[in-house]
Amino acid sequence: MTDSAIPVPLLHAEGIVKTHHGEGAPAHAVRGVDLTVQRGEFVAVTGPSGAGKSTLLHLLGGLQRPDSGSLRLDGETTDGWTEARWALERRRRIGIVFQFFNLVSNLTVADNVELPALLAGAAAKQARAEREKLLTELGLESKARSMPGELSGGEQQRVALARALVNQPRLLLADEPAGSLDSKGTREVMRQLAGFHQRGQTIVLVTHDARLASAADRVISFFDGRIADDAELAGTPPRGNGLTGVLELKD
Ligand SMILES: Nc1ncnc2c1ncn2[C@@H]1O[C@H](COP(=O)(O)OP(=O)(O)OP(=O)(O)O)[C@@H](O)[C@H]1O
Repeated sequence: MTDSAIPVPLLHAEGIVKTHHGEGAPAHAVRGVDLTVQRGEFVAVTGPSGAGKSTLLHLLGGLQRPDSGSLRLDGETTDGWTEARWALERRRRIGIVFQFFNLVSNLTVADNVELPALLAGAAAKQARAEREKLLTELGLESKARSMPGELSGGEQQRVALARALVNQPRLLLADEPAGSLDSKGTREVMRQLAGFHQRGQTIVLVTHDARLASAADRVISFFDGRIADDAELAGTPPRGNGLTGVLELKD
């Protein structure tokens, strides 16, 4: 195989380190991580509380900066990117969903989803079309005029997912997206993540829940700031159909 045939990874982290300096002793959250994510992968990062999973995800999305190490996105180094550059790239290339949805409470569902498209410079018509497509895919078309506070947790997280995907980012980062949901909401959101992955979306999911991690096709076990294990899920059908554990969750 020639060099030109080797695919450029979507994400490539080398030796990234992050220590938090808060009130007490420094927290060595990420202690030197090498990680490559190819286009189309669904990677779950799992591990106990405090292992450094969220910090790792924040580093991958530029919400925090590594103290050392390097991170390439689509083959391009992010070293030296300013806040403004990261904000721009998060609008264009990286969608993020968080545990607590972070929707704008005084905007309708439709406006929440359209906003990042308009901020990225899309024409109003195009933003509306993309919003309608996503809300329909996510089973939320009847909620377009609702306010976030009128929706269930699972519905709010699906709106957050639509918002994260409205600019068709190459990478979707999800930080405990089911962490505040009941089992029905968890099932809905995980089913949607698996569906987007089947349609080619690259996803990095952080979860402390091994059952949810089994929806991915690669599971990274994170422990004490380091990758303890990195495994393709044996026997998992391709493209993240491994939802058995999630779908068995009781209400
Ligand atoms: N902003 C911060 N300031 C100081 N310490 C922090 C900060 N963020 C995280 N930490 C510490 O860094 C370590 C890793 O935290 P992190 O949130 O990345 O872990 P996690 O695996 O995501 O945990 P959880 O599953 O509980 O969310 C912990 O010791 C945490 O207390």
